[in-house]
Amino acid sequence: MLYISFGLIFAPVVFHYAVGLNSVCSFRIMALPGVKKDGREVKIYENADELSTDLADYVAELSEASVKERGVFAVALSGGSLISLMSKLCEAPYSKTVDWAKWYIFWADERVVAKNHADSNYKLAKDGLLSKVPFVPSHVHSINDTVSAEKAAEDYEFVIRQLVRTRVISVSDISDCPKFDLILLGMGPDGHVASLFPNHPVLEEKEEWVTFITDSPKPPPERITFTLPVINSASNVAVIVTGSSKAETVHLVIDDVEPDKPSLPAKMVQPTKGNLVWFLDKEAASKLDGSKFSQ
Ligand SMILES: O=C1O[C@H](COP(=O)(O)O)[C@@H](O)[C@H](O)[C@H]1O
Repeated sequence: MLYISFGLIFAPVVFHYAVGLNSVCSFRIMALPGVKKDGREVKIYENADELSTDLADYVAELSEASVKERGVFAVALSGGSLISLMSKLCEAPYSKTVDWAKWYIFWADERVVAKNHADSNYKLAKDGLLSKVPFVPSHVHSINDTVSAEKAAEDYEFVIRQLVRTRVISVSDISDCPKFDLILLGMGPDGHVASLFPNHPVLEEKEEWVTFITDSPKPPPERITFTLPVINSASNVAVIVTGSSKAETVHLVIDDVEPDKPSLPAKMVQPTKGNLVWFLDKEAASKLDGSKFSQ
């Protein structure tokens, strides 16, 4: 099996670097990105399949740790390419070893369409994930799809507030925000995460946990989304990005190009106390500074 993976942990004083190669690997790492100051981890895989395998492992490990510590695992999904990249979680050994009954599922963003609509993030997850392993139906918290975007956001925040009250979702010790055990994000080529789009006023939202937009530049226009304070209060945030169409944006975000320019939403994902891991395939990572692959 062709395999290359390297993990880079960026921290003010610690620089950890590991390379895993097997005998038939055909890629070489020519240089390394420099030390960063924000404590994030960047993992780069030879292809989406390798990424998917490690992502399943990462999620399963967090689930086990959270269930052990809190008795539950509160995880927020996104839509888009993420769900197919999570498919290995529904296969052996995880299908049998993960304690699915302890999972509480939420969406970091949702399109305000019917649950059976092709654009629904819920439908995507139901078809690709929820229908394949034994989740408890009452633990799956999707939006109210029969009301306006504004009301759907309000209702969703209310549901989350109830679950924070009963500690199904933890609470941040530095803000009153919910502290999800894991928030899984994708990133669009424009740098959007969840339904937080570049230059949109909701990037400034500090009070609401869940907000809405009716002018999404990517269809459909009406969406609800977690706000940045909620994303940045999570215990763990993973941003999963594949494909060359996102390489330039990955470079702008991870290499912190033009730090003075208005931030891309993905760049604003900086958990205050939690862990941030970027999962990239080599196409998405191809424009990172100092990270070059050759055949
Ligand atoms: O519209 C959305 O797009 C992003 C990115 O999707 P991807 O297919 O490019 O990975 C996704 O994370 C978000 O949940 C979704 O609503």
